[in-house]
Amino acid sequence: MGREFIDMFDEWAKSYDDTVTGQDPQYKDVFEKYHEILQSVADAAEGNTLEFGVGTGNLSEKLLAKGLKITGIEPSKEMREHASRKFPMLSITDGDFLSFPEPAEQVTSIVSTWAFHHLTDHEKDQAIGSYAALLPKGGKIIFADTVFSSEDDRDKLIQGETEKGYDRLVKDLTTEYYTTMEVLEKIFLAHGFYVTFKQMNRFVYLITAEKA
Ligand SMILES: C[S@@+](CC[C@H](N)C(=O)[O-])C[C@H]1O[C@@H](n2cnc3c(N)ncnc32)[C@H](O)[C@@H]1O
Repeated sequence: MGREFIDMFDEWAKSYDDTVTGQDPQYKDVFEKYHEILQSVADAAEGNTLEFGVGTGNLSEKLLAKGLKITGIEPSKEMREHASRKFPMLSITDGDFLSFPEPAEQVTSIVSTWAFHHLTDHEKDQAIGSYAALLPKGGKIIFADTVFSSEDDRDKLIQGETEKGYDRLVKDLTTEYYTTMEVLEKIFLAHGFYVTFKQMNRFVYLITAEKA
């Protein structure tokens, strides 16, 4: 479920770390302050941490540096192999936001960066519902991802990128399941979380949700 973009990530794995350091002009603003954003997510995580969409392992590295115990979940074989080569101490399992092995120990934080938009809004709701069942009271979900502040903001942003001729970015923004803050807020509230949003760059928000 939500795995329809995996072939693209298998192909992207080799050059992904070049993209996040701003070497693809179309994606430069999406990944602006990449390491600072990963660090904000790592700073907010506590205890046993479940990470979805590990990619090449850049967030995992910061979680490991903090001494957290991490279980990494990543559906792309190429991404898993790439991350394991970079960080052999990482444990990364095949799975996705909706389908993953039951954690052996109580999880207190669930984290993910630049990945939750691969789920439709209905799937996002299902995923947050399942995390509510996994986390204890006070447990946290900390995501960083592209979110639109409103439908109007979405239209203006896509229009602006279209005018720049950023065809690959526009295709991405219009075919993957980027959503609005209002939709995410409703989902988190419905599953018993308090949620806050902090804008980190022109595209990405830090989303911090705590189970009430
Ligand atoms: C843009 S990369 C982000 C990688 C990393 N988290 C980072 O911040 O650099 C998106 C990652 O999400 C993974 N992904 C795609 N669909 C997913 C799903 N349904 N569940 C979990 N991860 C998914 C991709 O394979 C890819 O590794």
